[in-house]
Order: sequence, then C-alpha cells, then structure tokens
Amino acid sequence: MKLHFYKYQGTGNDFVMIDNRSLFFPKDDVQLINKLCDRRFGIGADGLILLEPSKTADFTMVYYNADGNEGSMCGNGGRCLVAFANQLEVIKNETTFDAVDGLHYATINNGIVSLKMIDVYEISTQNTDLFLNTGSPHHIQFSNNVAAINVKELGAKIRYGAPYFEEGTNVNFAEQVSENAFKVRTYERGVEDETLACGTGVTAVAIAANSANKTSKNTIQLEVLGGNLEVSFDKSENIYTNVFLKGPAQFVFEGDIQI
Ligand SMILES: N[C@@H](CCC[C@H](N)C(=O)O)C(=O)O
Repeated sequence: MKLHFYKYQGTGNDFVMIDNRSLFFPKDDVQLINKLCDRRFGIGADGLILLEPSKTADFTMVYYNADGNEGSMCGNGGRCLVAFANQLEVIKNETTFDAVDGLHYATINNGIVSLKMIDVYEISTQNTDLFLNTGSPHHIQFSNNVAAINVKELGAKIRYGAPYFEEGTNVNFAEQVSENAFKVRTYERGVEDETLACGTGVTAVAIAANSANKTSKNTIQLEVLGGNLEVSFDKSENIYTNVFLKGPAQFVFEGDIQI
C-alpha cells in the first residue's frame, strides 16, 4: 500500500504530515511511525503528525515522536500543522484546533505561524536548574556557552536521571545574549537526540528566564540551531497567560511511500 505524505519544517524541527481526516492511518503501529521518521529507512523527521477531524474545533492534532510513540504537545509541530491545514484549505488565516493539552488558537500570515500555548502555573527549581510544563515537560539549564555543551550526552544524562527516570523530560540549555534574547539548544525526549529547534522548549526557556529574573521583558527572542523564534506572554502573580510561540513554518515536499 502507498501512503501519501507531506513534509514540513519549523526552524529545522521537521515533521511528516498525514491528512487523516478519513481516519485510515494505523495509529497503533509504533514500528511503522518509527520507520517513516527514520532518516535512512524512511522519510526522515523528528516526529509524525496526523490531521484529524474535531467535533469542537477546526481539526485535531495527533503527534508522535520519532520513536513511534504518541508524544505530549509539540509547539513547532503545532505551528507546522496550521500551515498544513492552510495548504489543505481546511482553514484560512485563523484557527482553533484540538491537541493533547487542549484547544489552541493560531494565526498564519505569509508563512509565519503564531500559536497560543497553555498557561503556566508552576515552575520548580532543582539547584540552579528549572522545570516547567508548556504542553511538554522541560528541564532548563542556563549556561555561559551553549556551543561548548555536548547536548546529546548531557541531555540524555538529565533526561534519564532523577527525578525524571523512565518518563523523562526534554532538556534545554540556554545562554543569555542580551536583555531579551537567548540561544537555546534542546535534547528531545522521543527523538533521544538534539534537534534543530523545539517550540515547547523555547517557550519554557522564555518563561523560565523571566521567572528567574534574568529578564523583565515579556517578548523574548530565541536563537536555535535552525533559526529564530519569538515567545511572548502576560504575567500576573507568577502565572503566565496569553503565551504565544511565533516563527516560520514551511512546506518542504510531498510524496508517496510504500508501506
Ligand atoms: N519538538 C517539540 C517537542 C516535542 C515533544 C517532546 N519530544 C515530548 O514528547 O516530550 C516542540 O516543538 O515542542
């Protein structure tokens, strides 16, 4: 059987997209999803996303990590899915869609997607590091030189270590470059490697930086290996609301693969 797919990327975080409005895709086939994401034996991607119907919104996002397992929220994947829904003419320039962490509002203008993320109520500290959930769990370590870090090695050590163990976390290393700008490198759970960008990760870094008084700004620029993202939010009594993740989301190619 041939499977028609679309490939998208957002600041180098790349995704296989499937139009699953007819619900034909075998969602429990972990091996198949893992193979489709494999960069040698498949299409190659950090994750796979199904666009499905929704009873309450314009569409539903179902996200799988490259290892084939269903993941938590993916910020860059969500932004790419909005661009995909726009390409399929499911939406125009504005949408609300369903995802694993609830409803998301988004807009798309000239390839730039702005995606509303969940509110953040809780930020915990572990020595000098921070942990918070922006739809996916994120550990954040601030550093003076992220270029010098072995992200795969140190990221894996933190991801599998206490207090995360098997369930794990994504791990972000962040370096402040100005009052409102940070460089970020991320180890992604489920990819089990460094990716070129992570949307929920840079969202977590922006909020953590504000919470740790590294910046008083509420619009933060994030430089990742695959490009630039922007995160903005409102803050009141240590609660972060109206959190938006903004940046490019681009169609790369489409094709058929034998499965
Ligand atoms: N790349 C994603 C994060 C994906 C979620 C993650 N790997 C997990 O399930 O923990 C993003 O852009 O947010």
